[in-house]
Amino acid sequence: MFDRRDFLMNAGLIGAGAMLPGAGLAKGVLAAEKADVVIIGGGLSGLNSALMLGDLGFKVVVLEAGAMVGGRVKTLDTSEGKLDVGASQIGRGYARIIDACMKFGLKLTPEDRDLLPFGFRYKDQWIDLKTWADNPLNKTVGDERKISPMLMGQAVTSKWNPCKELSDWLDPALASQDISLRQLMVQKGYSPAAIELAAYSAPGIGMDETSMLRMWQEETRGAADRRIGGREREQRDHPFGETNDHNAIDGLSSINNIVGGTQQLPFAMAAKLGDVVRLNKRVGRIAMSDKGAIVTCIDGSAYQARFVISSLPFSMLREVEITGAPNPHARDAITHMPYANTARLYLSVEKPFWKADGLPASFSTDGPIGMFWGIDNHTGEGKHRAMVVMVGKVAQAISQRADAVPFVLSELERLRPASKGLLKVVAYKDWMRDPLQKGCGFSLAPGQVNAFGRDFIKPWQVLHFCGEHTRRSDYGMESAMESSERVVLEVAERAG
Ligand SMILES: Cc1cc2nc3c(=O)[nH]c(=O)nc-3n(C[C@H](O)[C@H](O)[C@H](O)COP(=O)(O)OP(=O)(O)OC[C@H]3O[C@@H](n4cnc5c(N)ncnc54)[C@H](O)[C@@H]3O)c2cc1C
Repeated sequence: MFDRRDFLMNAGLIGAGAMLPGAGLAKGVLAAEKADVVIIGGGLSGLNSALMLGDLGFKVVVLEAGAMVGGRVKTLDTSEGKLDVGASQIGRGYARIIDACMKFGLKLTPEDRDLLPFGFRYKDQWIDLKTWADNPLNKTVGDERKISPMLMGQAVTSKWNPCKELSDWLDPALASQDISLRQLMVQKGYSPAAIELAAYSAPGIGMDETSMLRMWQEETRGAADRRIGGREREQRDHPFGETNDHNAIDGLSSINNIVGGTQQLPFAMAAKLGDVVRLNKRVGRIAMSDKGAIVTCIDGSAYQARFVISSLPFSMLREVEITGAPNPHARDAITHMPYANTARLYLSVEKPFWKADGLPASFSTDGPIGMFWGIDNHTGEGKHRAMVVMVGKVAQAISQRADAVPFVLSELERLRPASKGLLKVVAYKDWMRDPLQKGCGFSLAPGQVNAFGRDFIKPWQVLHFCGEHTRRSDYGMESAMESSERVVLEVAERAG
């Protein structure tokens, strides 16, 4: 149990205050609200940390910059009902999230997002995937010819994954594999044509931008979820997005959603925490000494605490001024950790236009809109849902366009003239353009696992880190929860 007797750490605070520039801060120091631990960020990892620390008897304050909690768990009200534009899929292996849903009385339901068959648009032609091996556009060699052109990057990533256990990606024995997909393919002797194709389905940011170790972490965890669900490796016929296996094991299908939207979960967590969660509190500065810290928001409010936990993605933490003992290692990670993007256009399809043009409903392209997912409405006819899913380089490029939505719609019409007039925009979300996220998920560039990937989660003076980017073995929402368990142990042990 945490002992608060020696907690007022005034000497530390005066020290910290003295380090800070500007006359405004002195006022902030005097007015600072006191807590044992200040938690920055009200996404799943911040809220879960607060709940656990509260249970241990710590006085906590959660500072969330947005007008509501949830972060990358975001449910919109749309003309078509509730829509999750952030996390939604909950696998059978999501022990922590499932447990939290049970605790807060939230119901799970099998995901209803089965994808219709895929085609591939390549070099401005529709490719018949069944005859790809004999297609003159197929310049790959030997066995490569049989690999689906829209799955090359994923197929290579999966084939060479050396990780058996979930945390193997951090094992120094694999240090030589902290390389890009392109480097791996060159090493393994793939043809230039196969390397070119892999660019369209490279997991992560792109085939030069993301370390294989980072990609294999995600892949190994995905395989574990499939094992827990008793499923063999899926024989994929489409890129990205799992096929839901609706067979219930212990009441769960392989992919589940929270009834009413995923954001019900952070809402329930915040309701349990009560008024320690402060909204519209964007942190601008963390001033540390060895004994404590003062956290200042851009509205001038200040909070003093023995410990600070940052759950901010590093894309956001790098905008926060941090003063204290120099820590070049942490600074390097905060400054240079790359963030991937995803942008999605959610559509309703008034009539299944694929019946008119005879092409597969869904498709992947080598062009600027990435993937179009036609979603089965299970009745065969009538109104369907659809999504344009942009990831990696495609998503990075779309973020640069002010006219993203009209551009994507016009590109869809160009590729599928039969869709003209039949697509209605329900929502659009570009995570790189979200001012409180600036990306959808962390990445590690080739060489960065070796440079800082193994150690950057260690505390910097009294500043501790959680959040999905500090995962060791899990992924998605589970990694946010995993990270909060670790950080709470760190703080509790240190507090004595
Ligand atoms: C499009 C998309 C789809 C996804 N799909 C899935 C899925 O199906 N299944 C799955 O398991 N996972 C999925 N994920 C991943 C999952 O959403 C994340 O791993 C998880 O929600 C991250 O939680 P977090 O607490 O680490 O970070 P966040 O949710 O990012 O929380 C950080 C919080 O910090 C706040 N903040 C930022 N700057 C400041 C500041 N200066 N001061 C104070 N607060 C600040 C933000 O507003 C945010 O609330 C998806 C993510 C995205 C983007």
